[in-house]
Amino acid sequence: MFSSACLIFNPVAGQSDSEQDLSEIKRHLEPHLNLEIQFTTEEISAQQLAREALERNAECLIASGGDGTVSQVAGVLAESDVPLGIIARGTANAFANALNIPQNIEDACKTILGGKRRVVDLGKCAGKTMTLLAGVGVEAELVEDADREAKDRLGMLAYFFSAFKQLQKFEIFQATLETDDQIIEVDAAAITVANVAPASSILAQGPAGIVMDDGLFDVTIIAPTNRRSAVAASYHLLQSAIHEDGAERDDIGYLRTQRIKITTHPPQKVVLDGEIIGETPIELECIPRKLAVIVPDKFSSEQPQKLEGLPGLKIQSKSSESVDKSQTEKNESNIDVLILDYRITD
Ligand SMILES: Nc1ncnc2c1ncn2[C@@H]1O[C@H](COP(=O)(O)OP(=O)(O)OP(=O)(O)O)[C@@H](O)[C@H]1O
Repeated sequence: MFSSACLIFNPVAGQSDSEQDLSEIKRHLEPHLNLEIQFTTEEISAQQLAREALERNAECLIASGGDGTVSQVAGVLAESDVPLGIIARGTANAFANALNIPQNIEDACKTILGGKRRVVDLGKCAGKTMTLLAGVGVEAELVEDADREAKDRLGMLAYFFSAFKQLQKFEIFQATLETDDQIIEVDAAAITVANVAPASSILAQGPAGIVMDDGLFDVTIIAPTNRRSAVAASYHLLQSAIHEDGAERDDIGYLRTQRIKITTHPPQKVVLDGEIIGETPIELECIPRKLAVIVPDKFSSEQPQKLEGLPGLKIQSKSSESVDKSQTEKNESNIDVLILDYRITD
């Protein structure tokens, strides 16, 4: 465990009140940690602040902002053993979501204080570090469309509206995917190379259950033939993500690889961790187990479950007697038993 940490705070991330967020963070962390606070500005990036903190021998860096801030700090930490804590305050918070890091400040702070580490892979692309995913085609259009003003106004909905708009104009391009052992030519509308991706990154869900510490990217190719099949493919991917089954449609393909080069005709925009970085061709390499992230104690593939409040609820644990929900209403201590049972049956 560490006794000090450097908080790298983006005051303009997301839609919440940043002053209030910061005072809440301080309230939860300062009694336990010697906390140094650094603010990003338009000129001073999270990356620069992270480098300087490492030079001062910081024990832990806490990134607080959107995926952009987290990604920049992660890129710097990849060269060290210093762990990354995350207090997500952006719109999508995809990295935190994928790692089950709580979205509310109090629980995110508790997670950091818990200090449990999980080592994950990172990607390299055009000299940049990739924490989440790279998208060619629709994914890139999505990010460009969900601009700052729309994100401020609509939050997460900005991405959905943008996705809907983009699906209306799916454009097919010719793509060549070169891995260590294959050259694949295909007509596609979207190609996503994922290192880490939550279920909400729909276009990355071809293989479903993206593995973040196997040293391999999960690549999804979507090649719908018309608008209707584009919508059906997206829905199928959402189902794949929920059920953690690989996609089973002819217009969706997927593979795993450590290295990939993607060339397209015509050239397509490329988005890396939420930022447009240029056009194809791109080359990506997965660097195994490069970053230590502080995750919740219970990080696992456990499925989230919420049953409390359902009428007539009865839960039978396979390892103990059944618990009748009606009893729990009379005796609050039974709620602990109920919750314990969830864990046992999982
Ligand atoms: N003080 C600041 N003033 C203006 N821009 C800033 C400031 N600090 C950081 N930025 C910019 O914020 C961007 C990173 O934002 P980040 O991804 O953390 O949050 P977000 O955009 O709200 O999140 P999301 O992408 O989930 O919506 C970078 O482009 C960075 O230049």
